[in-house]
Amino acid sequence: MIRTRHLTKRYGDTSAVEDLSLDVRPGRVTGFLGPNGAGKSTTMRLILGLDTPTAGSAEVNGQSYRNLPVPLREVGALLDGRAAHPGRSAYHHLLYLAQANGLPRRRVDDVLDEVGLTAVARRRTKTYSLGMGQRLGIAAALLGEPSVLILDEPINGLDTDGIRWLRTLLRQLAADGRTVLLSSHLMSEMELTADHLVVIGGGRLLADTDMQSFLTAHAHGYTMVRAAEGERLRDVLCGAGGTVRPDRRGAWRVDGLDAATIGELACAQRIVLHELTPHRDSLEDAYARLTDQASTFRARAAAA
Ligand SMILES: Nc1ncnc2c1ncn2[C@@H]1O[C@H](COP(=O)(O)OP(=O)(O)OP(=O)(O)O)[C@@H](O)[C@H]1O
Repeated sequence: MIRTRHLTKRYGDTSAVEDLSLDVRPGRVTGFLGPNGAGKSTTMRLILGLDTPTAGSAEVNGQSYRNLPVPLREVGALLDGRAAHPGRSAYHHLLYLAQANGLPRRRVDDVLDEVGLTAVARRRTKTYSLGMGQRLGIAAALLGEPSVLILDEPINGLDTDGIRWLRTLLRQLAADGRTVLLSSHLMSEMELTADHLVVIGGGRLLADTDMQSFLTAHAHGYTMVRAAEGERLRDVLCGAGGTVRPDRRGAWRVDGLDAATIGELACAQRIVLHELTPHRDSLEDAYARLTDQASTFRARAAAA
């Protein structure tokens, strides 16, 4: 469990994190979203005791990070995939971490195996690709079998297999009852991985809600429809109050009328439908709508 209360960090005139109060709970993957510069990395660094808050507090399992007796056993973190010494092998990097934290040597082999780096474990990390570096960072985070994981952009550089592997791993870690806080700009992946979302903008909390509620609140529904008599159908739907726009494939995108109503209107006018598909905006669309609203609000507030 991660808890922040009124967490605030200012760098001179820049407010990186402002009055942020969060409970990041175990048993689920919490996606941490926000535009560039929103304050995600700063929040993670404050939780990990790598920076000191200007005000407020951050705790992991009821204690500030700096008071945890063996931090790696409580919190595993990936903040920078290039954190390992370039001249050291992955094996020795992990062995050093294990010994410094009183962890058994076998954990090094276990995590290397888990992240798929066993075959290249003796190579110097400077020869690693970005994706291999990310896998090593994830191995280091898992080393102490912590109950809390904090991962800043872990998907960067992973190939398709790597992305699927990480998604499965994170969902499994959450199912085991761990707390997983994950930041990413890849919305499609976040939609598949996270159960819960925390969205920040300008250092402030914009949303803290489960994925389904977030989508219900911010994702719009619409219907794609195609008919033999496309123009006539468009006129009927517009007449019934729908907003109808053509899409690239020659279908109509209809907002304001649901699929059942469209089907009934077409039937009443004896128009044959070739397609009638309800859609919902993606997380990316919903997130864009929320952050647009927030920046418009901020711009208006600044102008007032
Ligand atoms: N050490 C620092 N000194 C001065 N300003 C900083 C420092 N670290 C962060 N900032 C500023 O704080 C704000 C928040 O930055 P942060 O890196 O936390 O955002 P982020 O949400 O992680 O962004 P991104 O998605 O680009 O990684 C930015 O305006 C950034 O320039």
